[in-house]
Amino acid sequence: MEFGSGDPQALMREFLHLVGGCAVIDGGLATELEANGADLNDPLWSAKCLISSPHLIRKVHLAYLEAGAHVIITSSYQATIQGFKSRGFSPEESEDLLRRSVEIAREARDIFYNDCLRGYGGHSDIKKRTVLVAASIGSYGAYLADGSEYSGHYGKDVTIENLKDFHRRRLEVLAEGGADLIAFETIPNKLEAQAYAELLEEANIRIPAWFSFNSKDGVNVVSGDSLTECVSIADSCKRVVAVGINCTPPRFIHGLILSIKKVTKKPILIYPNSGERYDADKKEWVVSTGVTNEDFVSYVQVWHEAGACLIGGCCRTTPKTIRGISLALQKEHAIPGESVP
Ligand SMILES: C[S+](C)CC[C@H](N)C(=O)O
Ligand SMILES: N[C@@H](CCS)C(=O)O
Ligand SMILES: [Zn+2]
Repeated sequence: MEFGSGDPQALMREFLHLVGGCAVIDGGLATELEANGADLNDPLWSAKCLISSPHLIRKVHLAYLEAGAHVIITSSYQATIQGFKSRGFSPEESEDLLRRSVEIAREARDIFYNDCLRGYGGHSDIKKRTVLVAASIGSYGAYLADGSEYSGHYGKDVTIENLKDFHRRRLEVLAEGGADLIAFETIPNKLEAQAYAELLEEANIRIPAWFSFNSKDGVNVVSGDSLTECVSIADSCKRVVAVGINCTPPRFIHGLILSIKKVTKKPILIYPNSGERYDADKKEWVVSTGVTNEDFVSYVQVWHEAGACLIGGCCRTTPKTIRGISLALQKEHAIPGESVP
């Protein structure tokens, strides 16, 4: 489907219809790169792999497609022109790396489509599955590389204009690079949501976008700003086709969906993390603080019934999680007596 033209809201509705009502988003990219051997103890975090190991990025995208994802999110979360500059890359080279993040995801999609058509990997029964490539834009806090996307406190000196200047060129490059939509992810505060909304208008971005906030109390976004005020910003922005929550513990998701529903009729997306805690100094996850994969997947039906229609996973979720989500949603739609593959 041509997701980049026409009425963005109608296109999202058509996409959701095509996938049977609820789309599967992929799982954690950075943490799965680590599971595949990448060392992300670096200010660029996952964006380091764009320089050193693009083949791993393609491999992880492909694993999520094979697990059932309808949306794959690019490796540009912490890829910024400013971050690459501090590593000695020119503006042109940095923009090429951003474009490369979209190309790698598209390559994985092409490989997956070809495998489907040839019947490899047990995909012979599914026609070409509709897959969207969402270009990730992580927050200014992600670029700071100190876990600030979990505090949302940028200090009084950071203004909306600073944030718009910070994000403008990256947004333009990703939007023109062949992605189907922009995924503004892990948005920690209202100021950054406002900056994104203004940029989408002013920079005349032609592809749709989603806004995804994170929360650490199940009530507000991580900075303490009101979730409903943040969601209202997304609701008023005509290029925004879905709004929701990511990188937030599963136990908070149900309540957050109910709050979001009160202020928007746009499709609600959720892709929680595993519930584990991130140690930003060590750039490591504190293990054994999260939920099991089985528990995570057992929530899927509740989240869907509460109103989420794009569901996936964020940090520390894996292709196994996404396979579980995909199967749980297929079971919901199965006609009694029919078997689910
Ligand atoms: C969502 S957090 C785990 C991303 C990584 C963080 N920006 C850092 O660089 O430590
Ligand atoms: N899309 C990013 C989000 C980090 S919070 C990732 O999965 O690595
Ligand atoms: Zn995350």
